[in-house]
Amino acid sequence: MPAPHEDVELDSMNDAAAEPLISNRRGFPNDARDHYDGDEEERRGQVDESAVLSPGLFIWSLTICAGISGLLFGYDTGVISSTLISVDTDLSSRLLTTVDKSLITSATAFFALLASPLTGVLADQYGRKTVILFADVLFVLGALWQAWTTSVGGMIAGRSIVGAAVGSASFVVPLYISELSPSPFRGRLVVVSTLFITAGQVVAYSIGWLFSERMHGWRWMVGLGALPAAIQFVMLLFLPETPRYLIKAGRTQQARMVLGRVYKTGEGGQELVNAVLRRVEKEIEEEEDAAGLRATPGIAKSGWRAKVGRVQDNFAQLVVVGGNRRALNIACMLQGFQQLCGFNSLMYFSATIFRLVGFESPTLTSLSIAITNFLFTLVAFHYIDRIGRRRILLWSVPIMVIGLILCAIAFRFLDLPEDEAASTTSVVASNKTWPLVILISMITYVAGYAIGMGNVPWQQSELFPLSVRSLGSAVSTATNWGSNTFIGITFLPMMNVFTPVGTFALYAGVCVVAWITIWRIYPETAGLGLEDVGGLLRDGYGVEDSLRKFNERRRGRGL
Ligand SMILES: O[C@H]1[C@H](O)[C@@H](O)[C@H](O)[C@@H](O)[C@H]1O
Repeated sequence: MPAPHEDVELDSMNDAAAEPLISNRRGFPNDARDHYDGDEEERRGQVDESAVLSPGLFIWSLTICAGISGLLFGYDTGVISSTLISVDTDLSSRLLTTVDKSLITSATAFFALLASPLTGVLADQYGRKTVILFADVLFVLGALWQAWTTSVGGMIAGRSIVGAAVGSASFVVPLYISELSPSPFRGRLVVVSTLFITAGQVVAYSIGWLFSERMHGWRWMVGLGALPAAIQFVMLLFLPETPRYLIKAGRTQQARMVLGRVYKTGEGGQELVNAVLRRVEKEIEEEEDAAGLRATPGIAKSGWRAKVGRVQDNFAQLVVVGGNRRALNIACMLQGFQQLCGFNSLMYFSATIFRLVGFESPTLTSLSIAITNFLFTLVAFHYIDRIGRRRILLWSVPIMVIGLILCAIAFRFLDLPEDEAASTTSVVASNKTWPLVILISMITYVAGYAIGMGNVPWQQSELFPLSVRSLGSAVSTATNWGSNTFIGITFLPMMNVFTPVGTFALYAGVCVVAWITIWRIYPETAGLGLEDVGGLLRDGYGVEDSLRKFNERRRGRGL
């Protein structure tokens, strides 16, 4: 065992007077090092967290509280379809035109796209929790604004504010959870945030269905989003920042306290705290060496020029450093495919499709899509850490392809009106079988999506090293929202130009390309410490290496 250095007494260290990270790294008390069982792992730069048997109450409370943002994300994106059909002449004293509807719908995704990279920078400067709090303020403001507005322009503005909130929350919440979780449970805890998103969509569809017949009921629908945001704001005031951010900002003593609460379950908690602290600090030191930087901690307190410089450095590091660039490629690829596979066209337009093929209650039928999405995300929750991110995707994407091809075939046999996509007239189906096949195939597709594509891309933050984690996650989140906007805008025209058969076949083709790309470049990261993923991507995509290590870890855990 290497000799410990006792030159820094951590317990008496105060945050403001924190030493440069390089010396903190060595400053662990003798006894902690003497008792740490994972010497071998540590020498190899890894931390063995297998003694942590469950996430513990502290982590669950943090995850659920942070997950409320997911609920708002799902609710605010899901509620719009029923809002649009119940607004009537309440806005600008006229019926909504098609342009109004498109602007109201796409404003959210577009502002989410703009907000995510900006708040990515903020999360590095001011902390992950600060960004969640900021998003809550926007959620409340946007919800109340929409509920009180009397004009179409006002509604677009309200949807834009909500979009900025959704964009910020969608990248920072998985990041927050991921930086707090012990590695054996990181995958499933991040899936909790997707569970909240899908639950939010179910609630939105149900509330939309309940309120849509009431006079001005839509004002309640959009206004209700303020409540969970206000509750989350208050709860979050009592919750901590992530230890990784705290270490990076030079607040090591606070980080130690948070880690102490994270690892107090299981044996050897204190030893693990020390090991994780050392590992994070070592990572920061290595990254700064590699980038030719030696920044002192406490970045949040330096002047604005230094901050701008730091942001520029981060962007450069993200693109120039090979491992970071590969992480960015994988994260953007997954986020892009999550949207380009066409799922949200069902989320936004399933009622239109079901009406087109002749279902009597299209809104109720589309609720089945949202419920399937939620239920199968539970499957992901159960399996993601056991069978791994890569394998769950490689198994579930073919289910999506089967669903989409079946759907295309069923449309082939339906007798739709000439201008089917634009038309609001429903088909009087001579035969009830094909609409039912469409429903079943869509449910199959959504089930496959929810098990893999719907949640794995949100594991993105684990791909990036700490120095570019926030920025990298934010850029890939922007890819998600960019592709989301694209799908929202192109779906109906595609139904017109390519027919439903061509549209669903095209989405199937996108899924096939996604499968091949995942198979080629996505390594298995399940169970790896956050600080160890970088090693995998340093000289290539590390797929084979990652699979070998994953199988070793599984055997070690008796899975
Ligand atoms: O992970 C979520 C989830 O799958 C939602 O159901 C979907 O609407 C979102 O676009 C996606 O990001």
